[in-house]
Amino acid sequence: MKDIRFEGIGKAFPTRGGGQFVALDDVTLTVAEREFVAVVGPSGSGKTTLMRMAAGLDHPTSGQVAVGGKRVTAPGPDRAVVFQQFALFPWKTVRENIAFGLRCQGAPRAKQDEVVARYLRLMNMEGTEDRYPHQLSGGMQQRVAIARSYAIEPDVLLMDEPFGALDAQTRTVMQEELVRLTRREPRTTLFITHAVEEAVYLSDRVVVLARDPGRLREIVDIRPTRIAEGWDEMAIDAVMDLPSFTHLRTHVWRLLRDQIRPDD
Ligand SMILES: Nc1ncnc2c1ncn2[C@@H]1O[C@H](COP(=O)(O)OP(=O)(O)OP(=O)(O)O)[C@@H](O)[C@H]1O
Repeated sequence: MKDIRFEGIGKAFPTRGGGQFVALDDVTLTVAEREFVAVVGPSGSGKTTLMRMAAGLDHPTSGQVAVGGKRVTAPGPDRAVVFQQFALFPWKTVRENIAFGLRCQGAPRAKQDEVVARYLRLMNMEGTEDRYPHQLSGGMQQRVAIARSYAIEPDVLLMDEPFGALDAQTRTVMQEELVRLTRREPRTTLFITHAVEEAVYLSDRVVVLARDPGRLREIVDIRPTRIAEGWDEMAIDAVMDLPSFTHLRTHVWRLLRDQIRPDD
């Protein structure tokens, strides 16, 4: 397992007029091995840019990103990415989609079957293995995408608004599923979201970004409270009713609220 280190990250994009737009400024952050960190921030604060740099899809203008002590220069099999849009192969079944990365790695058929069966069970999707993506709901498709990224046992999971396209009810179910999966099989995870409740419910720590330029505003530690109060053994609605949860959510929300402009 590996950690993710952002060290003094700056990112400037060229503007049409020949100038520069500073999207991120001096962001230093470590996601420890097996830690689940959510990043929240107003629109344009650089959340996706940060994730793309960890994925190796974009590069910092200053500073560096390292995964497991190795500088990130390109995408790699040690990092799995889950995007908002369900990026499944439409011509492959659920089973083939989940097993895809394993097959590319040359895993024997028996191992592929075992892993597919395990994730179908963990994601409550048994019986769907022979269906095609168009025969599944959005929530089910995203479960397959998550199962597929876990199946290759990456050191690092990078998720950019993975539940953003789901309806509220499905989203809640998915949050519970992800909590179950992530506590059973913890991975170093960077999770980007707009949703404060989702961030507080899922994470060990919540990173709040400010914008203009994108900077680290505050890091809120959730884990001690979650462990002390046994959130992982409770249903999501029960957790969200707890005074401790409400307190943390309000704290994060206030950090965001004073940055939101009327045109957002
Ligand atoms: N390729 C690019 N060229 C120019 N500007 C860019 C580019 N990519 C991102 N930006 C700008 O950088 C800033 C940060 O973008 P980013 O998508 O990382 O923000 P975000 O916090 O993920 O936003 P949102 O919550 O709206 O998805 C934005 O102002 C965006 O317009």
